[in-house]
Formats: sequence, C-alpha cells, structure tokens
Amino acid sequence: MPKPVVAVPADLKTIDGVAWHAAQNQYVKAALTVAEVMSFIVPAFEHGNDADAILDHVDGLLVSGSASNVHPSLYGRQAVEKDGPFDPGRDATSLPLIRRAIERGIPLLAICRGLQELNVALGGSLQGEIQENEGTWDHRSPETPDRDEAFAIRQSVIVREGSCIANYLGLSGEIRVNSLHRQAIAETAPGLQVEATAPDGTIEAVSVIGARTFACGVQWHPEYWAETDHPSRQLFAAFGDAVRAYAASKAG
Ligand SMILES: N[C@@H](CCC(=O)NCCCC(=O)O)C(=O)O
Repeated sequence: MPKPVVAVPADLKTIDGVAWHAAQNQYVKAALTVAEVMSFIVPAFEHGNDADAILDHVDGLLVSGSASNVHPSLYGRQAVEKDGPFDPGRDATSLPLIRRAIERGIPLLAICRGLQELNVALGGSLQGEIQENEGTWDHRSPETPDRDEAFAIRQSVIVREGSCIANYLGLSGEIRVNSLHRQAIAETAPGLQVEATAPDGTIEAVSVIGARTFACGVQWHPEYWAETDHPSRQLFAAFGDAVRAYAASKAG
C-alpha cells in the first residue's frame, strides 16, 4: 500500500516581505518519521478552499500549532489587541477541514492551536492570557532563542483513566509534557470530552465523543520530541495507525 497522506493546514506568514503558506518542519517531520505518513500542506486561503475536495485526496488531518490565535469572532467574542496575532486564512481553512474530517470519519490529530481550533469548530470557546487568571500557571514557553529549551518537557498533565488518549498512550495518570500557549479552552464544545488536564485545571486534551476513528486534540506538542519521548511517540504512532486503517478502508 502506498504511504498515506495527511492534510496539514498552513499558516499564512510574511517572510522578508513575501506572503508564504507555510507549515513548520517539526510537525511534518514527526508525521513522516513516527506516524509514517506524508503531509500535504494546504494553502491557508480565507476564501476558495473546498474542504471536501481536499479531504477526498488524503487519509488524515494533522492540525498544527502556531503562535497566531483563533479570531474571537469565531466563538462569539469581540477581538481586542492582545487577542492577536491573527491568521484568518488559517482559521478559514482549518475549521471546515476539522468539521468535515469528523463527519467523514477521517483521522484527526490537533495540536495546540489545533486543539483550540477543534474546540471552536465544534462550538466551544477560548480564553486568552490564561496566566493572568488567579491560580493558573504560566503555560507559555520561557523567553529563549533555543527551540529545544522552548519546547522542553516541563509540565505535568493528568490523563483521565479510560480516555482515548490513555488508550493510545497505554497509560493514564501523570505524564510530563511541554507547554507553549497563552490561550486555552474556556467552554468545551458539546461534541468533545476532556481527556487530560493540568493540575491547575487547564484542559490539556480532548477527544471527539463517538468518533469512528482517532480524533483527538492536545494542548502540548508531541511532535517536537516524537522520536524520543514515549508519550509523544505513542500518540503519533497511534495517529499513523488510524490513518493507515482509513487508507486501507478506502482501498476497499
Ligand atoms: N497561539 C495559541 C496556540 C499556541 C501554539 O500553538 N503554540 C505553538 C508554539 C508556537 C511556535 O511554534 O513557536 C496560544 O498561544 O494559546
């Protein structure tokens, strides 16, 4: 069977004054080396993308992290300056892909911003600057130019017993993860169940209730240490297995 392909929504970024549709290497590399799937980077157009036309040609959907934030208007709030930076093209591409992948039973792994997009796509809401809330940790990365340091594994997360994530990891209870976010789920979407939380109560993982296949979002970054960190590797390997199963089912 040919190597399966997953869609990866790009970010729309300006690099040296030029607009690029780009995905970070760490996500597509983990997809290739650990999930053993290829990535099809989807341009982040605000108008004109056809989610079904894209999903007809792939076997999974991998929604990556990004320093940009989902626009608050998508979950019923007025945007204020500190809610940015925004990427409306990414929002307009990811949310329809997420909804249709779930409806069509196509495997979905959503990471960090991707978990936030999953929650908004299904009708939930987000909160910003969570570190300013009383009793909430600072989940942002340390100020450092060193990416390994920024993505260092440094935070506890409690995986709920009997959850999908626990099944994929082969364990429940405390795991250690990295953390690079200042937003988090406020209201969990109706179709999602909480799979893991940080000791400060921050939601760290969700899954789609009744999903026909792998359909999870995590607030941490399993892609970054996917080759060396056990829970990270387990998650990407399980996603890859679900993608291969879906591809095989399409082949009939
Ligand atoms: N912007 C959102 C989501 C955070 C996120 O996806 N972080 C990824 C790390 C950014 C990078 O690659 O440098 C939030 O802040 O909650």
